[in-house]
Amino acid sequence: MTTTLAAGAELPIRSQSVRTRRPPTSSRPEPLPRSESSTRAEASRPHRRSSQRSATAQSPRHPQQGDMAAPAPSATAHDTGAPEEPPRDRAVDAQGQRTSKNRYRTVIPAPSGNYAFIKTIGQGSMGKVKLAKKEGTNELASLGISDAGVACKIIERVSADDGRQSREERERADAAREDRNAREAAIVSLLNHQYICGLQDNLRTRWHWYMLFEYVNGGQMLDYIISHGKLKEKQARKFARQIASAVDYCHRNSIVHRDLKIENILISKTGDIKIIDFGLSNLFSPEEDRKLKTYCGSLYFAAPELLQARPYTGPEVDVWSFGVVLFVLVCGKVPFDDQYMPALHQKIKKGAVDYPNWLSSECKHLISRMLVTDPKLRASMHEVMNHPWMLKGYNGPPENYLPQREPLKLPLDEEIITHMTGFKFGPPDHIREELTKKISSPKYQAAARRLEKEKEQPLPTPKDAEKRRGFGFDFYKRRSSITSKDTLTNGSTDGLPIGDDPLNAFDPMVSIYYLVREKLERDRQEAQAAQLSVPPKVQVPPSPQLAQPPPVLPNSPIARPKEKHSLAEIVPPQPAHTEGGLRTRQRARSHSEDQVREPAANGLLSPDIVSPKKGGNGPVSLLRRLSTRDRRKEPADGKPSTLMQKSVSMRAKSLGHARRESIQARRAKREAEQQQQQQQQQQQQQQATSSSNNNSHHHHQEPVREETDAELGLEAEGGETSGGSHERLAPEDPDLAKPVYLKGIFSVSTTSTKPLPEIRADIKRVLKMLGVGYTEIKGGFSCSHAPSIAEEDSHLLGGRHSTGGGGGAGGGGRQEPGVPDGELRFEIVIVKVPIVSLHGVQFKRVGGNTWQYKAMAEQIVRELRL
Ligand SMILES: Nc1ncnc2c1ncn2[C@@H]1O[C@H](COP(=O)(O)OP(=O)(O)OP(=O)(O)O)[C@@H](O)[C@H]1O
Repeated sequence: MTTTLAAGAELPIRSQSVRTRRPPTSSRPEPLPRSESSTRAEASRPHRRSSQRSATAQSPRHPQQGDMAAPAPSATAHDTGAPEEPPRDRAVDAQGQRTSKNRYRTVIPAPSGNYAFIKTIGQGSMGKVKLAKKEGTNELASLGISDAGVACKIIERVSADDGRQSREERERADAAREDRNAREAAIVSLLNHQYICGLQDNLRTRWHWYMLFEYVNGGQMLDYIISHGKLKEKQARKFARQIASAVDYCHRNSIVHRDLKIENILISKTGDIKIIDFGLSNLFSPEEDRKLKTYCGSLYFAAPELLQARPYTGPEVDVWSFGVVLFVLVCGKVPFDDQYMPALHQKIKKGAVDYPNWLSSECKHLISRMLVTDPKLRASMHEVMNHPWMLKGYNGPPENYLPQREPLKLPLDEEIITHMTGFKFGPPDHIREELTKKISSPKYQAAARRLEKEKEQPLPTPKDAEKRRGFGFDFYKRRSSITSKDTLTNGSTDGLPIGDDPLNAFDPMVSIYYLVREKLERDRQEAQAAQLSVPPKVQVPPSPQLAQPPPVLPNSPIARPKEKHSLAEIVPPQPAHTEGGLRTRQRARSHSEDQVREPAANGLLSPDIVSPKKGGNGPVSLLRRLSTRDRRKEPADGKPSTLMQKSVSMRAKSLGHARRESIQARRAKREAEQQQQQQQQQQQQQQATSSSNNNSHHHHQEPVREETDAELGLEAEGGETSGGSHERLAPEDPDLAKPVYLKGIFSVSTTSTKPLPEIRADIKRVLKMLGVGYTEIKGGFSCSHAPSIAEEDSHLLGGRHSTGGGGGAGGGGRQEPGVPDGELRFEIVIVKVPIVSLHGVQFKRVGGNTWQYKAMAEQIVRELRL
């Protein structure tokens, strides 16, 4: 069996957050510079996330100087107002202080219905993420979705008194965390983008935030890289274009993510990316005196200016992190690495990157433009999106899906203004006054007039534009001749300086006004659609980039336009499903429209300068990975489904397993259909039962009591040793012999023609050999591993970076709530590849250090020698 993992010498990558987790000791390297308001006490606090996430660690009434005001508890939160009584486990003392671990609910009464927890699917530094399903509805089943639901992020609002902080410190940290949570909820509830994980509901109780996100069920990008090692550039391009699309959308809405890293990129069932974790995001302003000053994010992905504690506008730090992500995608390792943190700091500040020689010069050039240490000289998102590497095989730059907008006019809409209160912009009167000033300002008016004029001018044809710009335009030469001012000011907008474009990132308050207006419009459409019981109408204006408007699933409550090269087009037909929750979105202003714009003042390459091959091959299906062992035989223009069948069958043949594919294909299809039917039936039955059981017990208006999982006998808080409440099986259970049938994206690290029992036995042997504890679950193994002290001391696991904190799933050496120090939790799932008799092994991290997990998964794969 062949494995596509990168060479062991290059791995593992370790991740590390800028924020501290453990008190610094003399043997530990210096902590990162903090913002002026971050106190030393905070830097040495043991509660990593509460302090790390709170580089703004101040009372919510005193937002950090220079940072955008954090919002008050989000207006979008469904605040139960209850319960004031402490949870049943008496985790709170008489003064209302937490004395032990908080317990959380198992059923969430969200405005759209009750959600019941199914299992733990993730463990961030903020808390657990659980898969939850809506009770009393079979709407998912009716769409043929057997495993969809929501991902519920559970965040504690009150930290426990572990004796390491004074009460004042704890209260301050809690207040700062509250601000961040409220801001995260407010921001993600407004964003509406197909590559950003959307928030569906949001509930705040006395003790917890419960954020119900759309469930992204294709795994983590990290797992994908573990499975495949470095990606082919074509595949990386597809992901990079999607990341660019999402990041550009955020920037144009005055939002900077600030925690872009490989762990925060998930893959949906259709093989598209979804960016998660806006917990560190903030609004940014183009104004010099309103620069951001909070230094946050994961160290490996952090821009040098953050390490130097220099104020920044916002988009430029995302561009750097994106550059690191792109490097990881194409190289399978981080560009800057060192076990000794000060040395790592130096490497980042120096920005010297060793590019492997297999990388194309275009890719190298793009990354080198993103990893420029001087933020003023660093590529803007506009440059990134229009870089030849990004365009290769596509008709234009990535679509950013920004809705069509017009410059704002007075009078302002009062309803919108009242919905903007969650951002601490002040009371509605103040917002109205401020917005009126901004819109009436000569700057805004001039920008609006300029836009109006542009619209009136006849649009140049691509040929005209080409002529005007000179046919022999040298992108690379041009890039290096950009002045610092151009690059800085050109930020993320279409060649217009940030703050000069009335539609994009002109001002945070203006951006939020647009976003709220668009959200209200979506809500109205949904309400109308619900009333009429018809799917909400989606406007899809023609876009040169989309050969055809994407199909709108008749039953799907969501319909977002897709990039032309979506994996969805080439994976085997999947049941209709909803990735994005119950939203609709209006068609965005297309980047493709930019193709016919005037050349930007700075001469940035416009889409029409590059004339990519029409109908060029987009990134191929992940399934094609199976055929990479013999790519030469791939048909150049192979249609996806046949390609998949061919490539898989080639492998089967080469392994001496040539079969009669057609018979097998029919049999596999029949099996899949039967299994799907069974699953649907089962789910409908379950839902019907739970509905009748629960409808009488849980009602939206019922006061929220924080019952515990333990109370309900589901799982011990913090004591899970596996990936949640997976069905555990007796050794003789016949289900052990049943692999999980392949669904959607195929992130198979290894495939094998070995029979399933043999693979299972092999896995058990390797787990035992490596001292990994496991429980057999349906379709695989739920594993846990606590490294020995020697392992931790060896720094192999990033322990030496711990003063740098965590900040992100998998910050080296960081501790996550509910996971004993250093403990890893992950699942190994054996999947069955349809069409031919191959099995694949997939890994999924549930909790613990990301890079430790990566190293472990790679070791297991190596030892398995499938
Ligand atoms: N919508 C989702 N669908 C599926 N899994 C998810 C989803 N959101 C989060 N997860 C899982 O939970 C993990 C933690 O989520 P998230 O990053 O939002 O939490 P966090 O506490 O902010 O983490 P971090 O420490 O990385 O900042 C993710 O790495 C992912 O595995």
